[in-house]
Amino acid sequence: MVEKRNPITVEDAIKRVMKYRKTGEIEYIDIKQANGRILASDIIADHDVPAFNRSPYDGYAIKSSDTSNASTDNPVVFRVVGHIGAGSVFQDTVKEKEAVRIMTGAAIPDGADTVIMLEDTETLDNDQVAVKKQMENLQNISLAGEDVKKNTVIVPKGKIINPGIVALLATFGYKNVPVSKKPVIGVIATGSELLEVDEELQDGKIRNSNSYMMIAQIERAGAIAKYFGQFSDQLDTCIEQMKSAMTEVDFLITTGGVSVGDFDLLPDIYKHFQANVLFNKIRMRPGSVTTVAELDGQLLFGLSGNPSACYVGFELFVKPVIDTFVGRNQVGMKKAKATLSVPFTKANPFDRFIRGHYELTGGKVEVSPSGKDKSNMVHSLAEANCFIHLPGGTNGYNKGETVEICLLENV
Ligand SMILES: Nc1nc2c(c(=O)[nH]1)N[C@H]1C(S)=C(S)[C@@H](COP(=O)(O)OP(=O)(O)OC[C@H]3O[C@@H](n4cnc5c(N)ncnc54)[C@H](O)[C@@H]3O)O[C@H]1N2
Ligand code: MOO
Ligand SMILES: [Mg+2]
Repeated sequence: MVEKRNPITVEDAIKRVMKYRKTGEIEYIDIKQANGRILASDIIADHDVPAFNRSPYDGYAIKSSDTSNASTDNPVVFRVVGHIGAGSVFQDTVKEKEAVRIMTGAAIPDGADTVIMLEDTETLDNDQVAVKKQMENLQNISLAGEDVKKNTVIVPKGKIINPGIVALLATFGYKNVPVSKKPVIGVIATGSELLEVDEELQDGKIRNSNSYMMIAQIERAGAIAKYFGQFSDQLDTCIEQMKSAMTEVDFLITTGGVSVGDFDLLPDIYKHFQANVLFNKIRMRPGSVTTVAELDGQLLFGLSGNPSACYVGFELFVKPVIDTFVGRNQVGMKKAKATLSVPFTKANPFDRFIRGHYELTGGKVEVSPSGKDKSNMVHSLAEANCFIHLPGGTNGYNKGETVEICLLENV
């Protein structure tokens, strides 16, 4: 007799999985490899930026008080006592009616409190310069700390490192950047019908697309995929292969073989391992037969063989575990609201996660299905950038209704 399964809600399923979440360790990587990784420690400013008062212009550093009567009709003449470019420091102190020719980025010499732009001066003979404009104290000075104040947290841990954060890391001398280690996630495809990607089609067989899809999902989520290949539907062989795979990874995903078919071996494999099956039926479509088990604290994800169900199962249940492992601030898919551009009038007792495509049109977020919605179909995945989440237990949804979408590409 076919076993009766007890469906649980999606929220409950996620909670059960998250009970076995793990947190990864910190590793230090070269700054050139840091883009896209998750920052593992707060970055605290150990100095002001800029670290010294500096000139934002090419001009002359002078005392503003010397210009109090300056005008076009009454130019004030200064003696040029120095000449510095960015990186050089004027070793003396600027005195009354003295000017230091200074370039953008150079430190303001002691005694000076303003920089007059070259365009507002006239160079005279004998190292003299005429100023025809009044200047104020601190005018045209980039003050120390005006960008970043010493001791502030400039980037909190958990942020995804982007090029702007890389600039900050470099500013503060992080040649090696503390990031969270990526988990290693094993991928195994099951099913005797599967051909490898480079094999010719044969009667009754299909190419294994789920493994490559999941490797891409794993990488998009910021983890490392380890592919163990395709396993046949031979129980003994599968058990041995899974046992060995588990020792090499943080989490293991299998695809296929979780339903009630004669060759669906995962339930028997979990039984053989005496694994703790957290659930084997969820009140959702697609992926209702998604199964997750735990063995000695290690999560074994039994995703469905149907491509779209496998895809959805990964984003709902594996991604939050990766997010937690790498210490990302956003755990699980980011949610947003969107206007449905097509109706879904069929009532469904289960939550639906429809592959969708959202677009920003005229300041509004509009979402429509990205293709046909059956769980055994693969085409609609290509254009999907979100799931349209339709909670179950309603009479359907009308065009124009506001719905929740779960974003796929915003990791
Ligand atoms: N009597 C019942 N039959 C089914 C039920 C059920 O509750 N009672 N559930 C259906 C649902 S829902 C789903 S989803 C599937 C789940 O199937 P399995 O996880 O057991 O997966 P398989 O039987 O191995 O394969 C299903 C389907 O997917 C194709 N497949 C498998 N692996 C891959 C791969 N790596 N790449 C591409 N496609 C793959 C496979 O050829 C099958 O067509 O069960 C329903 N049945
Ligand atoms: O779980 Mo299945 O994907 O609903 O068809
Ligand atoms: Mg099956």
